[in-house]
Amino acid sequence: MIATPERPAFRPPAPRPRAEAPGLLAFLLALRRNPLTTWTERHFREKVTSGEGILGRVMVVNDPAIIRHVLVDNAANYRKDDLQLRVLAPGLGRGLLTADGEEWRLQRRTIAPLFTPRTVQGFFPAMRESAERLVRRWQRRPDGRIVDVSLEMTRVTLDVLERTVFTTGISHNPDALGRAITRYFEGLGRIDPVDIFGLPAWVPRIGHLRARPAIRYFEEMVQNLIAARKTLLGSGQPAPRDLLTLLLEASDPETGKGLSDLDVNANIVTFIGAGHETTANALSWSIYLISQDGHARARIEAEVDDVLGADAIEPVHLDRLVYTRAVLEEAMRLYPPVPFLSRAAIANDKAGDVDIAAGTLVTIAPYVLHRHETLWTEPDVFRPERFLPEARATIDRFAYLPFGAGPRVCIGASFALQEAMVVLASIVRSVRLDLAEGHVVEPLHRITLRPRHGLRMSLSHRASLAKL
Ligand code: HEM
Repeated sequence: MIATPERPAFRPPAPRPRAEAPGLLAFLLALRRNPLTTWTERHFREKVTSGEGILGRVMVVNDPAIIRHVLVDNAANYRKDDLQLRVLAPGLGRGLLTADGEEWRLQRRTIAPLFTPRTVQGFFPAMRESAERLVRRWQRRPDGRIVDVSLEMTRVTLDVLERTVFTTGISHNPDALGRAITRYFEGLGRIDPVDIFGLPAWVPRIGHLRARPAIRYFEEMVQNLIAARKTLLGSGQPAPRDLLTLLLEASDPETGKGLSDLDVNANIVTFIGAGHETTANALSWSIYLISQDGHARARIEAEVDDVLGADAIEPVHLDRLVYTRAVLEEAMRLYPPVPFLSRAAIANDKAGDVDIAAGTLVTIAPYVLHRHETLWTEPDVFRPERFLPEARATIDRFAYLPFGAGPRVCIGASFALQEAMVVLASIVRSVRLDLAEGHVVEPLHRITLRPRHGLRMSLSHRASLAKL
């Protein structure tokens, strides 16, 4: 589709790719400040770039066929690399996201039944309740009130987790918990030069020191919740059928063995870590993007009004909310919540005519892939229509990877999409959000991709706008 005067192309903010690769010091500084600023024009133009650096041999792959080879066809030859583990494991332990080899296979087999379409649909009422609670809270605010949408989305996704992972309540003070979780992952999620040089785990990382009180608060909370639930399950009294109970009762379909206490703990933390900020960011970026494009906003509002009317949202509505889904998918294209994936090659390999030597760090960056000149038309323009069913069918499966692909594809993808749809549709039906004057939006890569300064937006009630 060509941009028309009524529909000017909206190019949302993104750092301009560098003309040349930076030197070592500049690279390290940029990596610490915002890894998005390390990408060069070549990355967005060439399908494979490789080089030797402090991380050893690194290959950046933007060729869908090679990505498929690495993530699916020969996935057994690629393991999670050490840098990724050094950054993630201190926060997440050996949960599903960071475990590898046989340990991972066993966990994945045991945990997969927790995310079947039926179980996920069972969480629909909890997601709706969280969305409605947010909207009710906003309805009590006057028109023109400024809210930080980024913070509000983190809150709503935590609320969903509270209702689906623990049910009985994470904490009496959800804001304190929210802050502890944010500090926990923020402190641990910054790429520290110490990690890049591969120093051992006992060398203190600045971020980790800063996050220490939050780490302790959060770890104790999870341990207490698990202990309380085990006592309840042991007593024979009815226990909620939430993810915590399902994890404690889960058993490997092949061996019948359950998860150890350590595994349950690591996976609770993993679900919270992997599940809240990712979904919150997908929602924040969607809300921001429609606020900047009048056409998209009118279209999503019309769709939500038409499909939902005055009814409470139900699972049957989701298939009909095609534009709403397209907005979410386009937001995750431009601002993939997980902007960077990586693997280490175990043995020498060949993908097409590209040789991949053992030990190579193969990086697949959804942020770059999703804006690659050879794969997308006008890659930097916000255009949800790309994801309407007919056009979407033409997108290569391995050119669009918000949830990864292959055996290690996001286990929570359908959970996240269902949640994001319910929350976005509920918001759009009731309020309109506009960027607060003077607020600067800048994408920041900190494990997830989020707005650096939050997202201050002004709230209007659609009911009062209709009267104008
Ligand atoms: C919009 C929201 C989300 C996005 C964009 C997202 C993205 C991803 C991606 C890209 C991966 C693959 C990482 C890799 O290959 O190295 C992944 C893995 C994972 N995600 Fe998600 N995720 C989201 C929501 C969730 C939710 C809600 C949960 C859980 C409740 C979750 C749990 C996990 C877990 C446990 C893994 C590791 C799977 C494995 O290695 O077997 N994610 N996610």
